[in-house]
Amino acid sequence: MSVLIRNGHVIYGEDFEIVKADVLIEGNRIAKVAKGINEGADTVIDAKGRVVSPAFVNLHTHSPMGLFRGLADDLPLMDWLQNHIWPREAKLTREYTKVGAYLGALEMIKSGTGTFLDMYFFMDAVAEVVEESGLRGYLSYGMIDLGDPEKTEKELKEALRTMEFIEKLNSDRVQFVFGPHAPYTCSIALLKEVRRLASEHNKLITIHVSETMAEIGQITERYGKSPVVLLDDIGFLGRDVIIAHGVWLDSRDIQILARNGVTVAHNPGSNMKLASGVMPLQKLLNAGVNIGLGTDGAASNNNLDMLDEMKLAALLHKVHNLDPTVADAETVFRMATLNGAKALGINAGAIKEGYLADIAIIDFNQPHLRPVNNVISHLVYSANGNDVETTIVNGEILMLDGEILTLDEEKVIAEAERVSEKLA
Ligand SMILES: CSC[C@H]1O[C@@H](n2cnc3c(O)ncnc32)[C@H](O)[C@@H]1O
Ligand SMILES: [Zn+2]
Repeated sequence: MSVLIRNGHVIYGEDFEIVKADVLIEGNRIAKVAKGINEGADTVIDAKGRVVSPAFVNLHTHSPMGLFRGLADDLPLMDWLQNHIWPREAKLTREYTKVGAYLGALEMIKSGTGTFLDMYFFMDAVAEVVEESGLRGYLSYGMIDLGDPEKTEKELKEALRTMEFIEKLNSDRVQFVFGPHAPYTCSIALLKEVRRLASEHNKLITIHVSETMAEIGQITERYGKSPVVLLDDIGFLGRDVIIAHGVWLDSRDIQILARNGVTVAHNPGSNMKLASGVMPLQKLLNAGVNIGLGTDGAASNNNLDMLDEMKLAALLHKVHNLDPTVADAETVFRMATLNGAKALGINAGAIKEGYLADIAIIDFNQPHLRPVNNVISHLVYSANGNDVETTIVNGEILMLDGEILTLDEEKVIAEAERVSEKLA
């Protein structure tokens, strides 16, 4: 399969240079970026007046949670989780979760996301959805043992079962990740075993860390140290660890994250909506920590739109620092693309020869994106997911000119409505 994207404004390479050029995709890779490519292709896309961008990497989400969108707003994290979300999640079945995952996949394709790092339940069902949708999914079964040794064993067993299921799919787009939920819901025994298993099986780990002040209080009371120091002390941290949030970090925590090569998945929308706090972006960047961008679940955001998320990130850190130079458009765009891909160890997040062909084509023929004075600025400050016209992942076209090719859009939405009535 080959695809030729002609005449677009291409965001080229790791420096995001804007060039008017054609992009040739062969198989799952970008083969050539140049003016006036003459080679024929199976599909030719006219991108005149469009921007050819790397597809976005959503580095932290819970893709099926769109089912709960709008059902528990305006609450702090612990109240939101314990009294509203967990009781609803207790009613989830594999079937319902799969319906939620379809809804999440549809939303991501429509808004130009190509890759996502997920944590949830029934991840074998989510894996089937990823396979079918054409997305690139890094999937973790979220483990919670609350210090109960019987649960520790059960959770590890389910994680390993999920890993085997995903390995059997033998897909280069679907990968298993270990996902202990958080230091306040997981025992030390579970965390240590996850660390051992991840090293043994060469898998990534993702975990919520230092999200709220309440968490810092709980962990300090239980262990006499911060969540990051705790994880460091048990040898949990490493280049293969992606922590979600990292809002409440002191300078010692930041040095530990930098020393261990840990990536932080920043979720500004969720952090603002749950009033969790503001991640110390500038301090983390100064320390050399890799920062990606995530939406968190659609019940705390309340969507999976990475274009929205970039704007939230940029504005949040400017106002928090009372400094408009903080979180400039290019820094935030990098977080939403290359940095996420780097954390996952994939050659994606840039339009360049040899990179994976994960591309979003954005329609700039609209008043809010004209004149085309500054492409990256427009994407961060002016665009949103509805402006994405075409999404390509691994060289496969998932949405073309607004039409979803891999999923039945009407059916996905109708099923989500049906299941949401059952869960109410
Ligand atoms: C065990 S599967 C994942 C688990 O995480 C819950 N969740 C969703 N958003 C957050 C968040 O911001 N912090 C902590 N936990 C979160 C989700 O509802 C599932 O129970
Ligand atoms: Zn989360």
